Amino acid sequence: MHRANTLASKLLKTFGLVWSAARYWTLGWLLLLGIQGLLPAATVVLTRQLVDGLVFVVGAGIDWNAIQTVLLPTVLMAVILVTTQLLSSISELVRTMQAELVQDHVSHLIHSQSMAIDFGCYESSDYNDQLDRARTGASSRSLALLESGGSLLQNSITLLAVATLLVAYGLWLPFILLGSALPTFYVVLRLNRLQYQWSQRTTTDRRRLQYFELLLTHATVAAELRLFNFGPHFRETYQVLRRRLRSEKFKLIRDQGISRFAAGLIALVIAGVALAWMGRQALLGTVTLGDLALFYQAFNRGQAVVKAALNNLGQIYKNSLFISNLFQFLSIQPKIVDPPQPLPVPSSLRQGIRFNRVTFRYPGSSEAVLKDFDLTIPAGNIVTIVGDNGAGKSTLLKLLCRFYDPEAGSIELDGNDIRNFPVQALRRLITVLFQFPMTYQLPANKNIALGDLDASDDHAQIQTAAMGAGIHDKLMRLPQQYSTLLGKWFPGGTDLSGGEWQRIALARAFFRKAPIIILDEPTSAMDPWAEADWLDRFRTMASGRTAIVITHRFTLAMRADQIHVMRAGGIVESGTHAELLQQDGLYAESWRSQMQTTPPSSHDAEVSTELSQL
Ligand SMILES: Nc1ncnc2c1ncn2[C@@H]1O[C@H](COP(=O)(O)OP(=O)(O)OP(=O)(O)O)[C@@H](O)[C@H]1O
Repeated sequence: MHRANTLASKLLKTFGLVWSAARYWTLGWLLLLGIQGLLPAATVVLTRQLVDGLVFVVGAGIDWNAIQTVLLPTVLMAVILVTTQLLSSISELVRTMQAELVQDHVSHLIHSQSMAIDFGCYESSDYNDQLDRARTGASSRSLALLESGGSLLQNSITLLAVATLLVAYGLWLPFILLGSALPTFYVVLRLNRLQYQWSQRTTTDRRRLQYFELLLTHATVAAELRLFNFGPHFRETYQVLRRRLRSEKFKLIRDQGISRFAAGLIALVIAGVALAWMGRQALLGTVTLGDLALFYQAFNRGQAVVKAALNNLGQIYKNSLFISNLFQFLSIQPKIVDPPQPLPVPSSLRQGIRFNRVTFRYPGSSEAVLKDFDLTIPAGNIVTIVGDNGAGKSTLLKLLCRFYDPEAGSIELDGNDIRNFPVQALRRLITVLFQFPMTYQLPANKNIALGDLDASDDHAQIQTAAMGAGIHDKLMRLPQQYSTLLGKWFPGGTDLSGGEWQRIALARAFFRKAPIIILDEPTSAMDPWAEADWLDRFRTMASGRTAIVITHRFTLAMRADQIHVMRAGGIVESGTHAELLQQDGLYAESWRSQMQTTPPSSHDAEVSTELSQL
């Protein structure tokens, strides 16, 4: 009962989904179903009239009056056959349009949900499984579910009409008809369930396959794949996994085939017995030859229809199981949401940013990355955060952007907890150059304008941002200058070097006029000369804004208003370059060790030295 309820609610939800995607096409589809359901029964009735008419004509000799009795059923039969053909073509058109609209609607829902859910979701394997299941044939499943429902309706109409015709020869006949299909029904339900369970069980494996496929075919892996020659290793791993999945699928399909055959055999025997009984009636003269033809057609068709209807039920069952994946995915609720009474975000910072006793651990991690973490960044300052790998530097920016919320403590802007601001408005206050920025296969100007799509027509500002990032001259030398398509994925694209791509990303960050600017390793892909040149420009770009620069490079760190040295999730030293040298702590020690290996007069060498020794 519970199962039937959930099935009914899923059907209803799916119908709602299809209805909102393609209302008029769905109406047309329902209408066609009704007509197509009645036509087969009409054919059966006409067959009897035709056969009886023909018997009469043969008995009466070729006479116009006798011929007239078969003329009408013949014409009607022809009309029905042509109509059946016509409706089937129209149905095809309607179904295609419905499918296209549903696909776009479901994609829209999945895309919107992917944007809305928490950033942290992407780090959970469960979530990735869910996304994969939702995406896999979500639109085709919802339509298939509805189509099976429609077919079931159509087949039920036919079945009802056929059963009515059969009752005339024996009340028990429709029951025999239904009974003969019961084994098939059982088999279909069971097998569909097994198939669904197998599919759920193997989602992660199938995602693994996609991953190996990506490693073997994607441009970003091509260089390492060739140099380290790990291609054959992944190809083999892929094949081993495929072999396992293939053999599991083979067993599933084989069992399915055997069970279907057995069920079909039972149905055949029952049909044989029923026909033999009717043949006997014809021999005894209790029924006419036309009756025998009707019976044969009705029983045959009836059996096919029952089988089809039960198949429809099986499909409904299976697709409803799969479609629940889509609904499950769509029902994920983000935890990082706007507060009930949001505060207006400040247009500029007056006091600054404060991390107040922040404790944070990544979802699924037992170890806290930050514990009672305190840090104040005064408004209008440029601060650098230096520290060894894994110290927690990038985590700070993710918390500030509310990709995650801390477990304890708060992050404040001008004294207000950032959780009091609307999420999008808060993010609008921040511009970030991420540690591993994206390379968008789009024209250069669009690549930069993505930082603030509302201002994407402001070419002067795009140029200013590009100049600030030191990529303007390069872009002017490209074939179509700022309109040149970047990347090689699409025809006519031009590729850039790693450092140049990084500058494009920097320009994107600069283009967004936000009061807080965060740069995570802005110069990691830059040559030392470029870095020295860039530093001076950055001061101008950042003027009036609050800037946080995360870096391993001394030369970048030393020029900040404040330097914070981070280790194991805490700030261990803070001050200006001169103050930190005077404190004679970790920073000074690293600095001195650098001085020993690099003569202070050698600017280039000094610039390229990294702080990773800390
Ligand atoms: N998504 C994540 N899930 C679980 N742990 C994470 C995640 N991201 C980072 N960590 C852990 O958090 C710690 C801090 O990471 P974070 O990226 O903030 O370091 P970082 O100081 O920026 O390092 P680097 O200088 O190498 O960029 C690391 O120990 C890392 O293992």
